[in-house]
Amino acid sequence: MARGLFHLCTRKRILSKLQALLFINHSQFHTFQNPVSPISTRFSNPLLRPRFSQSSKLPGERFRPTRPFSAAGNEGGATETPEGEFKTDFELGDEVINSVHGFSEHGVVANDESNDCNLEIVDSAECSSSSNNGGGGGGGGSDTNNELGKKSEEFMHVASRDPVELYREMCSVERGPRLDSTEVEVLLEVCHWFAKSGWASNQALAIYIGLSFFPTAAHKFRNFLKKCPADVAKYLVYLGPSDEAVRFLFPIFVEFCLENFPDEIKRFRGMVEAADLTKPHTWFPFARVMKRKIIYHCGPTNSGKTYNALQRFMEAKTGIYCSPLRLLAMEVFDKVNAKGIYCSLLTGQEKKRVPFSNHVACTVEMASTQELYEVAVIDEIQMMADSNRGYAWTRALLGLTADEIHLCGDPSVLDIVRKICQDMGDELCEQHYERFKPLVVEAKTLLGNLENIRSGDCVVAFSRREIFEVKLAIEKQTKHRCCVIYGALPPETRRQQASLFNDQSNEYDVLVASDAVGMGLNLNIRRVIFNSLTKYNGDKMVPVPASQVKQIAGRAGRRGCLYPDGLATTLHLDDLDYLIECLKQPFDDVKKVGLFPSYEQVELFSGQLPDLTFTQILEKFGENCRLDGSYFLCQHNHIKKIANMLEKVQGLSLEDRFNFCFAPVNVRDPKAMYHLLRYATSFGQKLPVNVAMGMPRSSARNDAELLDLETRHQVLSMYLWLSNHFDEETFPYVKKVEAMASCIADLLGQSLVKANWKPESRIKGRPKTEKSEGQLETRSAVELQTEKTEMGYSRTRSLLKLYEKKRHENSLLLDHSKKVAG
Ligand SMILES: Nc1ncnc2c1ncn2[C@@H]1O[C@H](COP(=O)(O)OP(=O)(O)OP(=O)(O)O)[C@@H](O)[C@H]1O
Repeated sequence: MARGLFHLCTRKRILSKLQALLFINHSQFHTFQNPVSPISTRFSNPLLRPRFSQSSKLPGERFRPTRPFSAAGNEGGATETPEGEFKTDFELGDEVINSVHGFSEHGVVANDESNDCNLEIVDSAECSSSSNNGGGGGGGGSDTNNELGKKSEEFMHVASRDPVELYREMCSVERGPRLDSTEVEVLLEVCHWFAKSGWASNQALAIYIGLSFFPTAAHKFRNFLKKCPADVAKYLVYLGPSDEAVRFLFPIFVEFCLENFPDEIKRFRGMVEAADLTKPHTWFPFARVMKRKIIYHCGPTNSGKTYNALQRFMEAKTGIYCSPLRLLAMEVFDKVNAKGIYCSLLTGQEKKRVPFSNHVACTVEMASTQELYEVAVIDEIQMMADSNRGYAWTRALLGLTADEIHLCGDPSVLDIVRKICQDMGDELCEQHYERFKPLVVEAKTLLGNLENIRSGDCVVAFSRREIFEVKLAIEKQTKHRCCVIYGALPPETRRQQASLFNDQSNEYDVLVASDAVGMGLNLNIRRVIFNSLTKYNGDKMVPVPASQVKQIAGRAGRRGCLYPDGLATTLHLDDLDYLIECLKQPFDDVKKVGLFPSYEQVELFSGQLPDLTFTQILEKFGENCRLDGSYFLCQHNHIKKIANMLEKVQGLSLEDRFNFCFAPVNVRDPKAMYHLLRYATSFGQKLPVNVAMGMPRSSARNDAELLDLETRHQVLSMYLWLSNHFDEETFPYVKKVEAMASCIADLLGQSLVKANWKPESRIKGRPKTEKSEGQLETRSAVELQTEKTEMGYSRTRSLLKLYEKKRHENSLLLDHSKKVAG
């Protein structure tokens, strides 16, 4: 036996072959998006459990040779695999279960046309001795351990055989083994077990047998096994449907697949390699050959991070400022030019080239990784972790070709930036900041009474509807007039509202805003008041994340503005504890940042799947892409929705489709989607793309008209974006569209100044939708969870009650009487 083990361990040929096939490649599969749980020796089938659990205690078991695949070191035995995880071994589902049906329960090979009948039924009496052990892994209750030990030794010669030789031998066998009905039944179960094994399907990835092809391969392998030599069959019966059996069969399965499925393997290999998003730092060779210095300006809001980074930007001979918003890019563009430094503006919608400029303020998606700069600034670097747009920050960090790169943001991504800098071989300097003045929580709140609003207050609400209700209520109850800022407004209108609010000489001294206020605008806010602290996430009402609460509250009291001491509070007392909790919470420690493939990567991938539509390609890419542990694939549902809509449009190349899918459109707004479809159709027909949209004559007189203006502006903005991403000749009306967009932005501004109407639903008869920084609001869902307040408008409540309960349970005693430093 010892000789046998020694023999096994020294079979370098097998080991090296398997290593080459499996382990080297296998390491690449660890981070598949939907990893299959490792093999486990737990049995989920309660009928099998008692029968085979004994076998795992056999004295002979410890002598069973371990196949090179088995341990992979990390298998760790079943005991470490939680029951819940194990279920994923069965993810292959019915397809597998149905596919394994060739062996008959009665020992007769089922009528499977694809296979010869190679199994024979023998008289069960003839085999009674073997059937006693059969299917039980030697379990049969009356066996002694000694007998079982002997049995396992009896099979050593099979267990320790070279799988390659064994496979060859199996190929040459003409007749299947003689088995009795019980043995056939057990063998069937073994095949079934193999086909269901998550471990085997996961390991098979290493030889480029995809998860979707594995059941077919396992099915064919099952048929192949019918011709296995008698001793192999007996050994499998002895092992029963167990992980040992899977590990024994797997190397034979590898040989079988390599010989029988070369085309499938080649195709899947090509697909996997094309969807390889591991090591993204290697995508930017120009940046890699530079010795870049990364400076992380790390701190909370209003601590001077951007100010210091911009100082370096302006001092440099050439520079690029990458902004999270068009609005902020415009602010920097204005500020820098005002200081006499020529700076251009580049966003998806506008290109303002200032003659002789060596500086550019752009949105982060537009940042060039080809141009050389002395200084680059990437603002709000924590947005790398954003589930939708994170890839743009990651790309900028990895790919900008600048000697010095200044990152401004909170500490949440500091650790991961350290790791990425190490991977990139760049030097990282950290500069830590504190808020100029601490943010103070006003503990008495507004006690639900909007009459307590003061000049310089900013009321934050998380839906368009709430914003207008609050505005209406404030203007009705008090002498204050309100400006409004929310995501669906064009940047020009938001800036106009911000200056109206900042200007002390008018009566507009209160701001009502959505989370859009959290970034980019310099505002004279004395106190931030949260109207509520829950928001709709597209599915249900959820508490506003602490990081967002911090960011928004931090807008109060900025250095150099009228109110340097910032205050934050809530409208209602019952929200206060949550606010304090959020402000006290340390910043998250982000573990992964976003990635998305470039067009070239998608194109390469699509080459492997020539018959698929673009939507299917995107889906397949998502399923098969590989990422390493520091990255996630950004959400792309909105991209898929557009791809789906454009599926039938003729005349679009893959690249056209890819570009159209990134157009800024609210996918829930049918009007906007209709225009996108129209633009794409004209483009596909090589016709000049027409705006085909009339201009409203006056500002809005009610909310429906205001919504209409917002949509029109979004459609025009989409036209401008497309004109910048496609051939300008196909979008010949840019000048006209710019003029229309600017006119609508003005009309929106005028409308907001006099807006004193109740908000309406965006889509009649359907849930109300509203675009607020990427989030969409559904009226019905909100209304389900709102209640009328004494002020006559609705606010979300139910979750807050939950929080009250939670707080009570946690005995979180907070002193409401004193102000708490945030
Ligand atoms: N050294 C300074 N001298 C004069 N003003 C400064 C200085 N540092 C910062 N400020 C001003 O303080 C305000 C906040 O600074 P800054 O925008 O740089 O903060 P931040 O930490 O980047 O905050 P946020 O993340 O909210 O943008 C700005 O109006 C800025 O002009």
